[in-house]
Amino acid sequence: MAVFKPENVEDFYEIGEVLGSGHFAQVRKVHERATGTYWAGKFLKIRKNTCSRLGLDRTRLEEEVDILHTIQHPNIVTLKDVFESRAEVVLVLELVTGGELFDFIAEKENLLESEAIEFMEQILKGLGFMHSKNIAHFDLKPENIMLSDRVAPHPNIKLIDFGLAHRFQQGDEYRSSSGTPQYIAPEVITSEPLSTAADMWSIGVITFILLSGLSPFQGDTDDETLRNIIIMNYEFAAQYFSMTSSMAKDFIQKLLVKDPNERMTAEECLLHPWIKPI
Ligand SMILES: Cc1ccc2c(c1)c1c3c(c(C)cc1n2CCCN)C(=O)NC3=O
Repeated sequence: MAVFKPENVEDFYEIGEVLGSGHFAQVRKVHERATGTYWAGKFLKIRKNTCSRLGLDRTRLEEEVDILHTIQHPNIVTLKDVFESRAEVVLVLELVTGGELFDFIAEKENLLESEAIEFMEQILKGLGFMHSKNIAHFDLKPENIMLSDRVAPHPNIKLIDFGLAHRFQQGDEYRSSSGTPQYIAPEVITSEPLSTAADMWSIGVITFILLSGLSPFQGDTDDETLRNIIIMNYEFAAQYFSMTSSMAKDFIQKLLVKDPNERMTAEECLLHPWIKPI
């Protein structure tokens, strides 16, 4: 069992404003007393015992910490410290101040393909690094793609939130039904064994939205969305894609492939002509 720092996090960090919150987790800005540096504190409620349904499973959290310790990359948020007291664990993470990628895009009239490519290339570099270590994110969505500095001419992308991530061991078979309907791959819905290819499906969905503002499979209900994914019900509606290059559509089509083994990998994406023109 991993041991996290038993000290009280408030002895080292002043706890600030809430940045975001979920079921059993809250993210707050924290101020490091010794250096004056700001970080993001992810406060997680841990189950007191295996019978309890309240809080997160500690094993799940240990996997998130192990994964974050393993992946140090310019496009992935870094983990600085982990504290534990009573039924709470606090991850001290790199603070990413540029907001979510999609908020950045929403504020622009429209995104040039060249700008979309620049963002996609950084996302793929971070993802390719993770996948090279047999780690899948399993919750790739616009909310988990953030910018380190939105005013920079070329903002730096940071992948965040590894709460559903998994490191594959040799011969490991892993199934999960978690994730956000709009972005999950068909094999997640049909409970087949998963791989890093499930992340590549999500990249296809994110690219589709980046270029059109539309979510390819979204229905009026989650059930309808899941049905659209299973039957591959999506199209490049002329009204939204008339200005989109055929290379960009080809890139998306090579990711929204039902068979995970036939989907482009992150490395293959980085060599695709849309990303790396010949
Ligand atoms: C300035 C700001 C605002 C909201 C933030 C964050 C930073 C943030 C951060 C992280 C996570 C997991 C969630 C976060 N959230 C919650 C929303 C993320 N989509 C994180 O790991 N570093 C952050 O800065």
